[in-house]
Amino acid sequence: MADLDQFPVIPVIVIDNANDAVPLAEALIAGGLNIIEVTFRTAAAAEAIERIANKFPDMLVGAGTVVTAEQAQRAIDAGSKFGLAPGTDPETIAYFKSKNVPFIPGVMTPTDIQMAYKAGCKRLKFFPAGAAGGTKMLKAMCAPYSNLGVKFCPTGGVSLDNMLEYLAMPEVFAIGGSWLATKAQIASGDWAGITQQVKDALAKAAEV
Ligand SMILES: O=C[C@H](O)COP(=O)(O)O
Ligand SMILES: CC(=O)C(=O)O
Repeated sequence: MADLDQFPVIPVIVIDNANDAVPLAEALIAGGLNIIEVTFRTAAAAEAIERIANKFPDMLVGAGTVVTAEQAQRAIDAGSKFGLAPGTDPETIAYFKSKNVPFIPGVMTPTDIQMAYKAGCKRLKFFPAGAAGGTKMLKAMCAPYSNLGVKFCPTGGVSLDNMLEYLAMPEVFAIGGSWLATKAQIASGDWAGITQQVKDALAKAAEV
């Protein structure tokens, strides 16, 4: 089974049609990524997660944009092996904890970091990374917490062009991005294009 420290890149997916879930997962795996974040922003999300979990039991399928305990329950029931959110909500964190499923809450301020850490999370999403000030902001913000062992996944405005700046930081365990498989590519079935983007991102990540 894959684990969260294994992949430097997490594709953030918005999927409208659950029928696209399996070919999409196939395209990511073909590029070398056995991980996917399916955001709970569409009605198709839970079914997409279920289909991927059933077809590719070794793939690390996670649920993104999980903002309530009720969504957390649906995400886990569908087979999510981890969860993420743009922000920090203690009830959502507590639900994931009660099921022993890793959860990565989003943070953008020192207060968010302390709240998430207090709730038991050490892997945090830095969101929206670019708009919040990029690596300059992240370096300044995480400096006081170096003894806590918190690690970050910057997401929001991360691209092939700037991902290395983030991955070069020892506090960054991965970056997330929607450019790896865009909504338009998924809708048009551009699986080869997605596979190529994944290959390009993994080749770039290997430069760190
Ligand atoms: O909604 C934002 C996603 O988390 C990823 O951000 P992005 O589209 O800038 O890669
Ligand atoms: C912001 C993000 O990536 C999420 O919705 O989980």
